[in-house]
Amino acid sequence: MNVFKLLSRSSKVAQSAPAQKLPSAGAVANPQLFGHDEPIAPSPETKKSKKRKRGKDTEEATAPLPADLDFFSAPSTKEDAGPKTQAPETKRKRASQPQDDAQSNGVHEEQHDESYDEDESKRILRSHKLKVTVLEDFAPKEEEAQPEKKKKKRKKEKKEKEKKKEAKKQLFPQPLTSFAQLRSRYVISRRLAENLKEQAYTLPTEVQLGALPLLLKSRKVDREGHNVHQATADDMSGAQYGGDVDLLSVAPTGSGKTIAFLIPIIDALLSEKATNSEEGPRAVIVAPTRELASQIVNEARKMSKGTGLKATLMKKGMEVVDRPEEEDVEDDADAADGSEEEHESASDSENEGKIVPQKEWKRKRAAKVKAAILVTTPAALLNALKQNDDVASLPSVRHLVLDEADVLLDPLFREQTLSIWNACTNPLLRVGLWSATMGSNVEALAISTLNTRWTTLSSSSKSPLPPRRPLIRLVVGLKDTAIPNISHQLTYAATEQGKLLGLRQLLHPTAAPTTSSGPSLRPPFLVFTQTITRAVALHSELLYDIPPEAGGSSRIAVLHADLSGTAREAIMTNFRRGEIWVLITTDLLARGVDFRGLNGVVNYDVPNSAAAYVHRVGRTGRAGREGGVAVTFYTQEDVPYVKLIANVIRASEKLRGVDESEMSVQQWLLDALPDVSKNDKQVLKRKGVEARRSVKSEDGKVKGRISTKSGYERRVENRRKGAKVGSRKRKEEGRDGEKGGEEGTEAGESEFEGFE
Ligand SMILES: Nc1ncnc2c1ncn2[C@@H]1O[C@H](COP(=O)(O)OP(=O)(O)OP(=O)(O)O)[C@@H](O)[C@H]1O
Repeated sequence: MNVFKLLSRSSKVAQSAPAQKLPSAGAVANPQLFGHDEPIAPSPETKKSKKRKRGKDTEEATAPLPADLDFFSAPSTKEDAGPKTQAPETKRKRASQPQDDAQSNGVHEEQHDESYDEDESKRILRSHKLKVTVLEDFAPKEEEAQPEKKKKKRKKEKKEKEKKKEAKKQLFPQPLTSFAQLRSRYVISRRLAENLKEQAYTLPTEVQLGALPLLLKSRKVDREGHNVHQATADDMSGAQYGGDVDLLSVAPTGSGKTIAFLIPIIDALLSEKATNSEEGPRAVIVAPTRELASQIVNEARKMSKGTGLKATLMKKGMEVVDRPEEEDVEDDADAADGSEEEHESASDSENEGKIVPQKEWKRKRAAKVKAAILVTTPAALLNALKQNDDVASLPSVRHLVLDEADVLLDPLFREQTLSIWNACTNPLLRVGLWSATMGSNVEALAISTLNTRWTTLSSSSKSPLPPRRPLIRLVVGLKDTAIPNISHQLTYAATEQGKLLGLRQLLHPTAAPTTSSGPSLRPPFLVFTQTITRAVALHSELLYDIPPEAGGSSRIAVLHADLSGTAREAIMTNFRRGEIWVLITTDLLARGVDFRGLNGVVNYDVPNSAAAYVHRVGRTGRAGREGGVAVTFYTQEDVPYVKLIANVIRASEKLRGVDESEMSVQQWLLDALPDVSKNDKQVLKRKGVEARRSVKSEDGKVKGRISTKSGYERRVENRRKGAKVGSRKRKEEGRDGEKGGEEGTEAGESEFEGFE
């Protein structure tokens, strides 16, 4: 390792190194992934409103705006000014810049107050690759027993019908092309709008552009007090639902889903005047890991600052329901209000999904959580809800969000997630399922859960239930595809040693691109392994690779679920601060976690599904940032599965418009790779690649080791050591050579054999 190269990232090396944009460098001007060359503002002919003319000569354009509409007019922080003053770097930015400026500065009131006609809405939604569908086929119909031929015909007819129905059920919501429309069209709380403004976001991302109009109710009224966006029952914009929908949203990683679900929740809670809830939380957001949950709490706190609303992270010892038999209750108001005080999380165990049995959980009872927004892992909330064998209900909850819904409804978390969902017994509950990947099984499970829940509620309710709300699906881009703004490298490393060598090469941040297939990877980056054992082993192996002059071992860290909550938090903080350059981890950090300045991701071990690849590599290239690199090493053992990943890479590059000849996965490679059977996919997803599972084989050796030495080298070394021990013993005991050899081998085998 060349220390000086490592230390001088900014000077000499930068001149000799090829120019490479880095996601860690600066703010992003346009967070959108699609439709950059399309004009966002409607053309005058297609606008509905009379006040649509833009230009200097219109009085309204020059008149100062009312304070509440002057949304982005005066950037108060340096960051605010950042993106606007940046030189346009790409064609994409150049194309969108004038608009960005106009919109972000809030120059034209009428531009923010757009209402688009159906054609224009369609055009904008299409250019941003948004598709909105009403999923109203709630109950899957049972197929009656019937002769095979008839059955086939019926199936075909049904499919065609469904296709037609699907086309009919598409919605074209009024796109939200500027955050200012949140005030002008939906009249969201002024404070919430200000908090959003402080984030200095220039434009809504695609998911925000599509989801917010579906989740917010248009409240813009004319002088007579009539809503200006009157909707008919079959309005194609979905305005007739008045924001009262259940939403299943599939949008790329890093596309800003968090604020897309937080804004409507906070706005609804504020308009319900539900800032403080004695009865229990009003909104519950479930996330699969503590890291993600705590990130969401931070976002929620930023968005609700100054509104009186509180958001808290569910921690061990907190109470969310009244308990019949009160054990040493301690009035810990801070904990209940969500202070930063340290508590150990119930989800800090080996497995995030583990439930701590009631008896073992020494309860330090606190007062009931008063925060209106509760963010939790499934286990943490369920532990607090469990009363003996029952799960207490949470009737106060009006909003339930499942972030990373596909993993929360996957077998590992499914039971816990559904228990929480069913515990939310309020008939007005609004559900949001969000993820970058969503299998059709998740959709079906969501629909059946909504149905069962409804049946149970109707049978137990004395008064008639309110009308059932529709389930709407929003898809941004191509479902289950990696974001198009990062570069992929799929590297054949042949063996485990090859991977280690490859990673060491990547650790030289200024090294010229090793292959023609893409740019080099610079710290900070994440390295993913298949298991905790391998993450720990890789960390030990690389610990001294960065010389003391460059910060030494403190620059590399490992983070996994076996560490305590405090240790995990400290590592996350240091990585975010840039003190740690290389973070080795497991799939614990694969989802949701937002590191804005992450330059890349290394899949040291191939991910165990295409979805896992999408999420892992999505830790870089957040909010449309360019320059992120995703390197995936594969060995002989991975060949049977690697097509899954190769397909995702090609789809992502196609989306980016990469030329066939420049694709990182060439067609010949794709053709040469074996197809992956359904069964193999399932096994891979559940257990990972067999050679790397942390299990002892029959001969007592541990598989899945990571070491610089090959198995052959280790064997030779062990034999040599064994021979020495044997010969010593022979000398001592005067025994014959053959027996000594055997003993020697045994002794050698018990020697250190590398990291497991
Ligand atoms: N309109 C916007 N403009 C610029 N940046 C934004 C915008 N909205 C959100 N962001 C930023 O984008 C980043 C990613 O947001 P977020 O974590 O919500 O993504 P996500 O879609 O939930 O990703 P994942 O699927 O990985 O969970 C965050 O740093 C957030 O602050």
